[in-house]
Amino acid sequence: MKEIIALEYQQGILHMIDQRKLPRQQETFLCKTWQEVDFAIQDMVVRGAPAIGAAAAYGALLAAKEYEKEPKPVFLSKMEESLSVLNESRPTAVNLMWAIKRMRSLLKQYAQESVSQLVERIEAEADAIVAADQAINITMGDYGNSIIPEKATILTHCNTGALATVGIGTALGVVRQAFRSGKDIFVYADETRPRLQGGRLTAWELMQEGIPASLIADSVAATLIRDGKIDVILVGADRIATNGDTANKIGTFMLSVLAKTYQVPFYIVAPTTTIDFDMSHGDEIVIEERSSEEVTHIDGHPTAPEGIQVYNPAFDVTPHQNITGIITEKGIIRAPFHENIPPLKGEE
Ligand SMILES: CSC[C@@H](O)[C@@H](O)C(=O)COP(=O)(O)O
Repeated sequence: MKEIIALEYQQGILHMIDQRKLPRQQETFLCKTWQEVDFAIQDMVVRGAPAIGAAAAYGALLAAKEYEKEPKPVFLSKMEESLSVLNESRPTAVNLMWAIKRMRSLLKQYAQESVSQLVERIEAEADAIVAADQAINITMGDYGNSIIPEKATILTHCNTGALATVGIGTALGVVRQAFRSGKDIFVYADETRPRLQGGRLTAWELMQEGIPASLIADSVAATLIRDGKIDVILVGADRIATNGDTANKIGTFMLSVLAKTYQVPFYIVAPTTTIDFDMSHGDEIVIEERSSEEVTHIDGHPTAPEGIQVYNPAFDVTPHQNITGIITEKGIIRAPFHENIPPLKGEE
């Protein structure tokens, strides 16, 4: 089976699967400048926390290449300018800020080197971020597979697969590893209004891999959970506070409440790069609000009366009390999260 590759850097161009067009069209979006990467992140050509981080890293590389011929002080100030803009392209997924921080520290650490050496280091760093994410996805997938029963029915939300990362995925990576290890699993994928990442992207990935699955409207999940049809719920994360509170796609919190009420195991699957070690509580997480058109229109067609007010938060925060465990590349972290998460710092 051909693996899905969300983004790939080749000779000065960042190639991305255009996720706005899937599943109807499989098109590649080309970024030749860091401004195009900034646009691609904002417009969700590329999305999913780890994929956004990797895209931003290559955005930094495209900036470095653009300003390579400038004298070093100009190069450094242009770099800082572009890193600051990229850093703001989406506010919630911490992998973005993490990747930018890595680039900033590299420029600081090797400040005495020539511009061309710095450009080489930035390229190596971006490639390293991708290689690490691929390896981390496999490790997380294997840890996660250890809690998946034979013949499990799994519920998932949004898209956390190859499209959301640069590897096999986080929550969907666990699904993949369970399926690839021969388990007879079944997946229910929430369609995930308003952007339909579940309906458009997760359903597509599941079909590409041949994993038995049903797509459901988000509001079906409650009935399935109450009726004992779900063995485990697996979701991703955009930012995890050190007490375990987790920001993820809007609707995740609602699932966690149902999981707690009906005692269904509820796991977050995320690399340690999604943990914000500077944030002790989920209340501090900035939740992105996106345009009203995402709610009033589907594929450009209006589905609501013109002029209606809209509230469209892209994420919500699941309190740590509702989380059974956080599956990371360092193992499965369980409560008390405020004690078990901070020691992971520095190992990521
Ligand atoms: C591995 S993906 C984890 C999260 O980034 C994912 O669950 C999610 O919420 C994606 O949101 P999106 O708005 O599509 O970028």
